[in-house]
Amino acid sequence: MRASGPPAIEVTGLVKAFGRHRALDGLNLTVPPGQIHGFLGPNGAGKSTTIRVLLGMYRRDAGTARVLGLDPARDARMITRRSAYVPGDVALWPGLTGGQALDALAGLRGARDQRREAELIEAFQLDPSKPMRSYSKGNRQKVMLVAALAAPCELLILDEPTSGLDPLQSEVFVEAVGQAAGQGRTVLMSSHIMAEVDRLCDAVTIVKDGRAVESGSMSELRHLRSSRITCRLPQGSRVDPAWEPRGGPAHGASDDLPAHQSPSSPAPDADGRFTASVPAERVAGLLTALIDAGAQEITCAPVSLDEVFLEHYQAGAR
Ligand SMILES: Nc1ncnc2c1ncn2[C@@H]1O[C@H](COP(=O)(O)OP(=O)(O)OP(=O)(O)O)[C@@H](O)[C@H]1O
Repeated sequence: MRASGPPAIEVTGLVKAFGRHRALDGLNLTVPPGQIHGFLGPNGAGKSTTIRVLLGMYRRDAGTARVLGLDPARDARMITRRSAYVPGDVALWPGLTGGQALDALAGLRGARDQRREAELIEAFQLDPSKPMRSYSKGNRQKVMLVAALAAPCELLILDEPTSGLDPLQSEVFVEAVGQAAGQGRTVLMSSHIMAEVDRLCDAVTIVKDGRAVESGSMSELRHLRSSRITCRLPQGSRVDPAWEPRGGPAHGASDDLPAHQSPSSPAPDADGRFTASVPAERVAGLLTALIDAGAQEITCAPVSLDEVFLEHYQAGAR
């Protein structure tokens, strides 16, 4: 179920500088209500800084920011009550047990769903009787996740929430976030774990150098995925350039050739190995041309989502 209405988060032209360094340099981000939105980008791109501005922990230098219709610079306390935040590195009251930390977090919020908390404690196999100081990073993260996922609130802001979880617990996390979204909660989640993003998110924004370089739904992103074709071509064979209907050449081995040798289609290397990444609609044409050229050992597989993201990570801000 996806709710409609004004965006849960709307950020335009956000700027935040630390000294002379602009950690955020005109960032835009829109998260509609009820959406699970992946917030991605390389280390130091500005994801945590954005999240801290959204929660009123940092003051912005320029731009606009609205969270649940509120301005974090003025209404941080209200935003904190209506949302739940899980930081990447949890450092909570070392002297309290996990259970006492959950009591304290619920006390700060002023609202609690103890039945859901108990379900999540069991699902995450968390022992709430142990002191926080004795917990591993993953267990500290679980305390925050239990508190956030059980919280009766509209918005979850999760900053690399599974960086300390093992694969089994990551599964519990994926299921619990799916349930939270199913109840109409909005989720903004930064992550470096692409498989998790692929399974959970409805849309993503990719950040680089403090700016959004890509934003769109996962289905758009999947649609843009190309296929990688590899094969071995006999010596002296030539792939008929007519396979390529219009537009520029496919991205492939020829890109490494000097400009004067670069044909309109990718060329095999000295050993006859040929590799090209082509959009879905060009796959059939290229395969036909390769077979006609006597290609052997042909493989064709979709480019993984990791590679799609990597391409964006490496691309400059547009
Ligand atoms: N309190 C601070 N003081 C000075 N510089 C900071 C501070 N917080 C963040 N930065 C800088 O701002 C930039 C963005 O950092 P940020 O933590 O937002 O990146 P990130 O995208 O969350 O990275 P990661 O994926 O590694 O968590 C980095 O260059 C970082 O060094």
